[in-house]
Amino acid sequence: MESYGPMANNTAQAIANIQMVQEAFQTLSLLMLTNYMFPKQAVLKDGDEFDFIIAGGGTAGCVLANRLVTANHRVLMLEAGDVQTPDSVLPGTIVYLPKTNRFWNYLAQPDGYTDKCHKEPAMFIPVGNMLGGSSSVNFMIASRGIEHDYHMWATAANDSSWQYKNIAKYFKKSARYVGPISMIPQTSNMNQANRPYMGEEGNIGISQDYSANLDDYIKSFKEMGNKIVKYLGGEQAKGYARGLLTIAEGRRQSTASSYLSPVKDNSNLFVSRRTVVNKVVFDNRKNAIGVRVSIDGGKEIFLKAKKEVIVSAGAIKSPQLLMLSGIGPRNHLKEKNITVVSDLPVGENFQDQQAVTVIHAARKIQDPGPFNYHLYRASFMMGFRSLEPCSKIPDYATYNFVQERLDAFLQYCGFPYDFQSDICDRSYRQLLGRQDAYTQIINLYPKSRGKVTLNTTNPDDAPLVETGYFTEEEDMNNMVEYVKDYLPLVNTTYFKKVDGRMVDPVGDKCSMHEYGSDDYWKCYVYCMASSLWNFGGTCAMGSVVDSKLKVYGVQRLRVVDASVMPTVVAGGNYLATVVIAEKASDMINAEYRSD
Ligand SMILES: Cc1cc2nc3c(=O)[nH]c(=O)nc-3n(C[C@H](O)[C@H](O)[C@H](O)COP(=O)(O)OP(=O)(O)OC[C@H]3O[C@@H](n4cnc5c(N)ncnc54)[C@H](O)[C@@H]3O)c2cc1C
Repeated sequence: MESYGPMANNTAQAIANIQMVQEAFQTLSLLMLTNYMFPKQAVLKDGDEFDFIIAGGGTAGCVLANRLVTANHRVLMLEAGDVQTPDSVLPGTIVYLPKTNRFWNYLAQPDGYTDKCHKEPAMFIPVGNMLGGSSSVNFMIASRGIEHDYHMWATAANDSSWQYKNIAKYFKKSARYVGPISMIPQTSNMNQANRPYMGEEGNIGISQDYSANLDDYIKSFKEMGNKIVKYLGGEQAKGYARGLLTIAEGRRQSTASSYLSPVKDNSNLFVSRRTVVNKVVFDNRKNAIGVRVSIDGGKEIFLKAKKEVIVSAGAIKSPQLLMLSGIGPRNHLKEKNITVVSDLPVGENFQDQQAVTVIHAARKIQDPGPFNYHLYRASFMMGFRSLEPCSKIPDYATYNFVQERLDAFLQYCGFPYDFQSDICDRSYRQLLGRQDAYTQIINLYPKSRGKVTLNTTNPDDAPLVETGYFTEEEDMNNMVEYVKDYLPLVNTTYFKKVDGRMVDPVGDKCSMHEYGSDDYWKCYVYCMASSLWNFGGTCAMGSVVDSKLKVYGVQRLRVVDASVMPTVVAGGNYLATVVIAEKASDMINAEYRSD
């Protein structure tokens, strides 16, 4: 069985099929099937007062809401989007979510190279727009970063409480291992004794991919000199492991379902959806005393926070909200006629990790079986590797997916990754009749930085995002070395057994360079690089907030989300953002006793 849904054998058809399914899901969402999982809509009026106001009901916001409400504070959480939709709950539907109202669908500023092989002139910047935020739409790869990442945070924040050894307890508290991902044909090597280090009771269920078709594939990486490990992350900084996914019982584990749902009936929790926070309001002593919000795109009201305002609008929208409130670089705010409350480098230090796609065509290992929306769409494993074998810190990661269904390949290639149709169609033709081993090679520690600035002073207008990708030449040179380091994979026993061959997606886009030369790979990297959507750094600890996440130069205002990461972490920001919110909740609950 080669396809699910209507057949597609080119990118245009695959995208048309996606749009058809999106329309069906859009209609389904009118039935409000998931509303029962979440708190009922709060009725707000001008001047209402709460202990804490959380601006943004995303990944971090839902964790904070749970922990502060459980400590008996009166909490209001304001979210621009609506409830988590049914299509976002099912792991198999991720490909249908982008470019719908489930996302803030931003385009970065043109960078001079994205238009070479992508449809848009600039990088697609998607961010979740519903309860759970990006945790409701992300790719569900469960990674916690490595010790080194938290050492860098502790150094930037000048506070050892951010060292990995001091925050590992929050990973345990937030995640629970549920075993092998259910409903897939599993390997004989499946071994429960290999369970990764996680708690038993944490809110977010995490499963591991034991697909049989990874059994031999993973051995290729051993042949390449890597250690095969049970899991990656924390003190386990290098090697290859079967993928961990934030999926349990066939459902996505967003913070909306795992943190917000359990407290939905608490009488001290108030949640207002379809509510945009326009501005944080300060008194004349620079205390944050509340927020101005627009409810349902209409009336603006003022809501008071007795204790604190917490901004959790994510790495793109938190800096926008702070700047609209007078917190940001003085010159930029003056340009926009905004009164400066605190002159801080808000929006600078924007980070993401670039991922370069490499595709191999291999003989099929197993029949994929019927498509199931409760499943992830590919078998998945990942690795952290350094060019210098003795180095304790990896240079690059690979996400390795195996897809037997070429329909799925066309959909991913042409839709979320946004590659031009000729790239996807050319690859598809080389993959026909075979399985697709799709790899993303990820520069874990890029030096390039971008920035988020205001376009206008209207909170509804998108901010400007300059990704800065490859502005540091070293990042391009390193990426070329990482790709070259990965290529000998085709010489491994497994790849020979399955007649694995590298697909040429770029064709004559790079044919002016000698195949295999550094210039050729540089051209390839520019063509096949995408965003990993792992945004962070725009309200970083040590420059915008202190180590308790309090904004410098004002009182009673914190930022709690991925924007406070001084540097983004290896493998994905989701669980690290949850840990930031868990630690922030502990700090807040220790500071304020509930009445
Ligand atoms: C498509 C995609 C795939 C990803 N895949 C992975 C992955 O597989 N593994 C991984 O570890 N990480 C992944 N990430 C990254 C990770 O999910 C995010 O970094 C993390 O969830 C961000 O959490 P946050 O709390 O900072 O922001 P978000 O979760 O984005 O929350 C911000 C919330 O604030 C709301 N908001 C914004 N502005 C306002 C306003 N003015 N008023 C009211 N509400 C507002 C938004 O609607 C949103 O709900 C992915 C991200 C994306 C976008």
